[in-house]
Parts: sequence; structure tokens; C-alpha cells
Amino acid sequence: MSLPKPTILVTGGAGYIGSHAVLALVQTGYQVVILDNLVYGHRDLVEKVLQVELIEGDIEDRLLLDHIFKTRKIDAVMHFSAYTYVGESVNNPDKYYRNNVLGTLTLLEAMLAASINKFVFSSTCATYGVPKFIPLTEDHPQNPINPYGMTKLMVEQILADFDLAYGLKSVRFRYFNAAGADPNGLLGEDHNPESHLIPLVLQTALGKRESISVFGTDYSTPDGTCIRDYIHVCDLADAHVLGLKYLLQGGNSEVFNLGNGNGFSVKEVIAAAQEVTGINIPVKECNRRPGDSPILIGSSEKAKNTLNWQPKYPGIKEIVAHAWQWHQKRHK
Ligand SMILES: NC(=O)c1ccc[n+]([C@@H]2O[C@H](COP(=O)([O-])OP(=O)(O)OC[C@H]3O[C@@H](n4cnc5c(N)ncnc54)[C@H](O)[C@@H]3O)[C@@H](O)[C@H]2O)c1
Ligand SMILES: O=c1ccn([C@@H]2O[C@H](COP(=O)(O)OP(=O)(O)O[C@H]3O[C@H](CO)[C@H](O)[C@H](O)[C@H]3O)[C@@H](O)[C@H]2O)c(=O)[nH]1
Repeated sequence: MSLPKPTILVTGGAGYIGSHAVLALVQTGYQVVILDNLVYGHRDLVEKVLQVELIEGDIEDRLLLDHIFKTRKIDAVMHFSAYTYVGESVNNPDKYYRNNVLGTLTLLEAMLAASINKFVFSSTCATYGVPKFIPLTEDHPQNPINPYGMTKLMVEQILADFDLAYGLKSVRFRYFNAAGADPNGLLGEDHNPESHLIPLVLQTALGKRESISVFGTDYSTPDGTCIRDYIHVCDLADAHVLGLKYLLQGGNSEVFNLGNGNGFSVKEVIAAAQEVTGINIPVKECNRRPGDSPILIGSSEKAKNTLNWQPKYPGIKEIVAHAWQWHQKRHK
């Protein structure tokens, strides 16, 4: 007789990275329940593609959380829900501390009350701030330069303290820049408003925008534009499945970077998109955007060694090509 499959509550599972993780979980044989307030998530993708239970609700709703944990046997929680706009977090930090920190605390308290002690958390390389050395390793000092990054650092600290005090085991993933889309074209990035470089470049290629703005050309980088480490969203999803397995097998709390270890400047990303699409993409050079670090590149050796994680799509052109396939379909 086979054992019942573990059931995972995925908060933010109707969003970009969460939906790809849900697909990977389902394909690996887990049962999934999504909790998403649909402020930014997409009901159609959950219903048509993922076909798992969607509870429309908020992580700040303690009564709802208690009800979910009472009426279902949840084995672990994967927590993607958060507000994620760096620029907005500078202008409206209250919104970010409330949702990302208070919301997460409410979720963790409800988990503890229900004796659920396995948690996979979406943290970010934005917790490092301006790098003192490259590539960033997990022991690099964390000095976020925007409230968004600070909310994620605060949750990381809460998780460390909750492990010591209550035995809550967590895997904290510090992602670099998530990009790309499901290679089969089922899912992809559809933020509204969109603020991320690759989808904006592709929307420009599709003629939905007049030009792509380059935020800052005077950084101390070879071409003056910011450098980022782009990681395919399906490689992130695979890492989440491995991190979950690690916790379910009794692993201790750990923190892992998830990136490719390669940096691409804004101008290089635009050039890659021109090559992939075959379209000349108009560029507008603009001032720096507040809260941006000049360069973020991560070492993910720890995740590779501990979780046996191996990115399948490390090339920037492949990442952009998968995103392009999705954008052509979604925005035609
Ligand atoms: N996109 C990136 O490059 C990146 C990089 C590092 C870390 N992250 C983190 O990964 C996670 C997912 O990011 P994403 O790009 O998929 O964002 P997203 O906005 O597409 O997904 C977040 C989802 O959470 C939901 N949500 C927000 N607040 C909620 C609440 N209070 N209750 C219930 N649901 C709520 C939204 O409706 C949305 O579906 C976030 O925690 C983000 O901080 C993203
Ligand atoms: O229209 C645009 C959009 C972005 N950029 C630049 O492109 C780079 C990448 O910007 P994104 O907005 O795509 O990504 P971020 O690096 O700002 O943010 C991403 O990574 C962060 C960690 O650095 C956070 O985790 C955040 O959630 C996630 O969206 C930055 O230098 C940005 O200034 C432009 O030049 N023009």
C-alpha cells in the first residue's frame, strides 16, 4: 500500500514563481493547496493549468489560516506571497512591512498552533545590499538598501529565532533575478504593473511599449548599467522541490542562494532580447532607479552541493527565449 502524498500549502501560488513551483510539485507527486488573495495572482492559470485547490484569501487572516490547517492535513508550507516592487517599497514602506513581515508572522503563528514545522521561504539577494565581494556567498553581510530587502531580512531573522525557540525548520532561498517561463508555454511572468527588465524589454519588442528605459548608465560597471544574475524560474521551482524534500527528510534549517553565478548588464540583456526576437528594440537612457544595487551575482555552490540542485537553463538567451514564447502567446 502506498503512503498518502504529502500536502503542501503554497501561499502566493497564483503568482509568477509560485505557480511554476506548484507545477513542479504536482509533477513530482505532491498534493497542493494554494492560498492567494489574487491581488497579483492569476485565477485562470490556477484553474486551467495547475488544476489544484485555490483558496482565495489573505495570509493576514488568522481565522482563515486556522480553518485551513484544521480542515486539511498540511505537511509543510511554501511561502511565496509578498509584495515585491523595490521602488514602491521605498515610497510606501508601511505596505511592505505589513504584508511581508506581519503577514508572514501571522502565517508562522498559525502554523505553530497547528504543529506544522516545515517552511520554505522566498528570500532575495536584495538582502545583501551593495556587495563587498562577488560572487555573493550566503555568509556575505546582509545590509539591504531598500525596505523590500529589509522585510525579507527580518523574516529570515524571525525564522532563525523560531527554529531555536520552537523548532520550526525552514529553508530560506535567496533568489537572484527570476526570469524565463515554463518551456512548454503553460505558465510565465504576468505582473501587473510590470517592473522587471526582461518582460518589459519583450513587451517593447511586441510593440506594447514605445521603448525600454535603461535606469542608470553611470554605474561603475563595464558598460555603466546594472548587472544582475538571471535565474530561470523553472530552476527556482526545482530547487523548491529539493528544499522541501530536504526538510521532509528531517533536514535542519538552512539558507541557500539560487542564481547562475553569471552577471549580465541591462544593455547585455537588451542585446540578448534583440537577438532572440530578431526585433530592433528602442532604448531610452534614464536616471538611476532608487534602491538599485549596481551589481548582484551569487554563488549557488551550497545549494548544488547540499540539495544536489543543478540549473537546467543557465543561458541568458534560453531564459529570454522561453519568456519570449510565453509573451507572444499571452499578449497577442
Ligand atoms: N521575481 C523575482 O525576481 C524575485 C526575486 C527574489 C525574491 N522573490 C520573491 O519571490 C516571491 C514570489 O515573487 P513573484 O515574482 O512570483 O511575485 P508575484 O507578485 O507574481 O506573486 C506573489 C503572489 O502573492 C500573492 N499575495 C501577495 N500578498 C498576499 C497576501 N497578503 N495574502 C495572500 N496572497 C498574497 C499575490 O496575489 C501573488 O499571486 C516573493 O516573495 C518575492 O519577494 C522574487
Ligand atoms: O525598465 C527597466 C526595468 C529594470 N531595469 C534595470 O534592470 C535591472 C533588473 O531590474 P528588475 O526590476 O528586473 O529586477 P530587480 O533586480 O530590481 O529586482 C528583482 O530582484 C530583486 C533582488 O535584487 C528583488 O528580489 C525583486 O523582487 C526582484 O524583482 C535593474 O538594474 C533595473 O534598474 C531597467 O533598466 N529598466
